Amino acid sequence: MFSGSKLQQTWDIPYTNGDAKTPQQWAEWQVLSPALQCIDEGGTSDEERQWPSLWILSVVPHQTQLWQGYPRGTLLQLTDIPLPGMYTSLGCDRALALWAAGEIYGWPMLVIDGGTALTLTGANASGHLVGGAILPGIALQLRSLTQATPLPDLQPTDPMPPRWAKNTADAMRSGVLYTIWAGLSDFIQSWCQDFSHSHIVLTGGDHQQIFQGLQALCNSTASSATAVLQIPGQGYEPCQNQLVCDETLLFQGIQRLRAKRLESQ
Ligand SMILES: Nc1ncnc2c1ncn2[C@@H]1O[C@H](COP(=O)(O)OP(=O)(O)O)[C@@H](O)[C@H]1O
Ligand SMILES: CC(C)(COP(=O)(O)O)[C@@H](O)C(=O)NCCC(=O)O
Repeated sequence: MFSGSKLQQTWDIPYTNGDAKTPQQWAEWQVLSPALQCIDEGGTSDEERQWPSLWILSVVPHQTQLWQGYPRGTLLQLTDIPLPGMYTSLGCDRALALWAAGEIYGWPMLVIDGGTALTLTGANASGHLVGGAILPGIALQLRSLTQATPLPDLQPTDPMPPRWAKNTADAMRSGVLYTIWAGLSDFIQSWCQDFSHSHIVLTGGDHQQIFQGLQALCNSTASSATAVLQIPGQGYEPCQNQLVCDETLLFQGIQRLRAKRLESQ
């Protein structure tokens, strides 16, 4: 939720299966979004009410369809994002996070988004998309074990399991987390070889867990991963100097696109 251009608050909404019907009234929209529950825009009827404007960015088709029915909604699409070199099926969340990160922190830029899917998306010094990678996110990897084997459903817990675990839950977490951290270290090393002055921004629901893991790899002097996270050609800078966590990237991106759109009207 923004007040003017200032981001006030963000919420996560529960995952839905696409069964929700497009609401007809304000009270029904409020049920769908905690952001709208906080707002009383005056007026007693839907006709008198000043509906807050809503800027929509979605990669989930049934959510896009649902929120397009909101009376003061503006749908943002891939073509609205001024990131050169995009391919047509690129996720608009990846494009916007990368563009926003580059605009805020500078180019070259690599964004690692730890969400349902874990994505890496990079652009060069001219802000031109270089490319990226997509893999299942942390929760999705753990869930796939539960769904495809007799392994248990895990409860949220300490993010740093022992690597050599002696119980099933920690063994599952260890396998998923240490493999993700090692894989990301490898991607980061490769990126830094090509773009040695690049910033790297972590975002998405799992950004803290990813950050902690990468930091632990860096700090562990016994780990061969220490070297891979250092910046080639720049001596032995610790990797965390280059890593920034920013959980509001997408919202800042939406705000910037909105400002551009309003300027051009
Ligand atoms: N209440 C929650 N519901 C779902 N995921 C959560 C929750 N709290 C933390 N997470 C973590 O956030 C990740 C999802 O990140 P998020 O950025 O919300 O995903 P996306 O926007 O890609 O759906 C999951 O991998 C999970 O580990
Ligand atoms: C990979 C994604 C599903 C990520 O989604 P998320 O984890 O944010 O839910 C999304 O960026 C997407 O639909 N991408 C399209 C394919 C591509 O980017 O190449």
